[in-house]
Amino acid sequence: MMLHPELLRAARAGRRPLAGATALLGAVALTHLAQAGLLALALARIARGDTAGLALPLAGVLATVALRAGLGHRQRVLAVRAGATVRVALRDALLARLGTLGPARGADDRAGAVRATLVDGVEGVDAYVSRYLPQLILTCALPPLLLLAVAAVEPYAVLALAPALALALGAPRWWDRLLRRRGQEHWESYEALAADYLEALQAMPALRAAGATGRTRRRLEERSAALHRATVAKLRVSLVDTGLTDLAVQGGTVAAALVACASAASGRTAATGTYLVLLLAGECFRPVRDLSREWHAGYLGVSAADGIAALRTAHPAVPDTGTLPAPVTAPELRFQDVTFGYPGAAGPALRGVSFTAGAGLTTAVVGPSGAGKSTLLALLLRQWDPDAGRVTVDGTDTAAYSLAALRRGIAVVSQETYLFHASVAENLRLARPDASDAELRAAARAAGIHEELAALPAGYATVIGERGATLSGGQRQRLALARALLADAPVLVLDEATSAVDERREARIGRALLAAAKGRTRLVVAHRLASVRDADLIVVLDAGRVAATGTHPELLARSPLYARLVAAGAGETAQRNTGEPGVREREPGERDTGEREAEERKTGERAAGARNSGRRHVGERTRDDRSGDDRKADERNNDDRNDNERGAEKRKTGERVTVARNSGERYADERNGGQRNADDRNADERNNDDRNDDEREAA
Ligand SMILES: Nc1ncnc2c1ncn2[C@@H]1O[C@H](COP(=O)(O)OP(=O)(O)OP(=O)(O)O)[C@@H](O)[C@H]1O
Repeated sequence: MMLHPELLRAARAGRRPLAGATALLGAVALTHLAQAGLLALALARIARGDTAGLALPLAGVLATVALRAGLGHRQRVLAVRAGATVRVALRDALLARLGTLGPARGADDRAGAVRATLVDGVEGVDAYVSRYLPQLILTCALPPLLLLAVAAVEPYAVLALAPALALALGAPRWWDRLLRRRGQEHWESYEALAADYLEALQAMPALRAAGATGRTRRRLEERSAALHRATVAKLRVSLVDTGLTDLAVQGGTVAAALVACASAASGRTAATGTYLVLLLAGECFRPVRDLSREWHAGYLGVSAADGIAALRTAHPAVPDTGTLPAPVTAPELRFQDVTFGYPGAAGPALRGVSFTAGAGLTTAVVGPSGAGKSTLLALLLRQWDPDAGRVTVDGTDTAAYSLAALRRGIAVVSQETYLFHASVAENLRLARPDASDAELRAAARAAGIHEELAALPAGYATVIGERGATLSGGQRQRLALARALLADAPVLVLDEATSAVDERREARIGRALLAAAKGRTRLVVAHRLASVRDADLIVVLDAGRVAATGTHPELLARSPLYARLVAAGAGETAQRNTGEPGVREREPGERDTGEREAEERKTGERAAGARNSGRRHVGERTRDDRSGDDRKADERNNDDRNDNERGAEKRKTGERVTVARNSGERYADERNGGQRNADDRNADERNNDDRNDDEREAA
């Protein structure tokens, strides 16, 4: 008899059907009693040789059997309804809570374990509520009443039945704590296995590439073995429990039968009384036996209850006490002396950051890896609250808006996009369910992906696989961009949103985005500085502090860090264009874009950041002294190249561009002295496509 407050709380959602199911279970038990009474009557008449009087009790027995079948069916229907109601309400509550938790909780929990709680754990609660609870109520209520009935016929029989009942119901309580602990261990083991399996499935391409599938298989086998051991340990306690209950039930029934026989032999009870005692003794233990059976169904719910309670009561990283609705027009975003450190981190990720992103303007945040760019965005979205300082939207603290409203007003595209195993159109309509087909196409065009989507086998109705598996990294990002544009939020946040898109396409998308997101406040975090040089304001972050703010020309003139970042970006571009793996040595006298621009401005600083005394540039650095940042950039470049190559191959196999090469291409040819590599030619073909698209759109 295990009662867990979390499970009783969950049961409240289905209390009506649950009350009905419990009442009907009682009615079913009454039919058993009626049947026992009628059988006792029939047996007594047989003993008396009164066969003529048998018809009525036997007809009554048949009627109660039929009635029981009907009541039993109705009881199961109601119990299933109660279970389903509880299940749906609980999953809803847990999902809603997960939605408010943010990354604070996500860092501790593994997706597979949360999935196990949400799916299997909640199924266990269903079984506990719909089967175990009604049976538990009946078991507590019926046997005492039956003991009274037996006492009225043969008081001595109660002396045999009562201790056996007490043993059957009370003895397992000695094991409750152990049972609960074993159940908990089993559940944790199950969660760990579920989490490992999900992770292994999601990471299968990486595991295959690293040749680590064998090692992972062995680790999963060890997990499975651990789960098996936990299951056996749980079963051992559970079987001792069931064995003791069975012993008490059998012993009590036999003892009651002996008392009934002795009482019949001594003439203390008539034949009907003796039969009645025998049959009622069996009925006394029926609920106990049934409870023992249902216990196994509900045990999973008890095991998962602690995990469910922890998830349901988990505190979000920020309180949702604001009431203001989402801003309707493009707001001004302001960071005022913001300082923030992640819990448990050695130092703050942001220190006294102040800047204003003007209403309806584009503000870019740039800086080396780990400078705090994503943290800024997390604070704007109130995934965390600053330790000091304020983040305001239109002059009002973000905490004054309800969390849902604030986040509804800010459309975000991050480097890690999430697409669902659904059609392109369904993925897009996630942002705005009522968007028309024309609106979907317009958003896709602005994100530079309409043509590719239209060319899919079923166009916008094509299912794109889990996480958009059938699309390239760049296509996934552009689809996510289209989705954010469709959301129509007054603030658009792009966190390296085009990092997997090739640069030529990125420039075109940048232009289209600017047009599509006109009138919204745009906050852009970008690694490639080429994509933010037109921003109205650029904020340079370094080690959590604002190192400089200004426009591109201003920063080139006075921020060595910015000039260095621009130079590094130009180095990457040069490397990509040569198609060389790794870092390219620069030709003597060759200057990168950052240097050229800085020199052209003749500020007198001679682009100190880009060209330091040792003239060591990104392009000159060796593989060993390149920072993680550079390596990350290289990886991204490789991705881009793959993206380019895939795109190029597609074109080669069928989509051969037949449009005559225009003067722009000839210029490109001349520029490269006719030494263009395959990548360049493909890129030119793409440009051609883009130009044709632009021309078509303009027309
Ligand atoms: N959840 C977290 N818990 C603890 N520290 C974190 C967490 N997320 C980020 N940090 C730390 O905060 C600092 C800023 O990280 P952030 O992700 O904001 O940098 P970033 O500028 O966006 O970097 P990148 O360009 O590489 O994405 C880093 O030192 C990082 O290690």
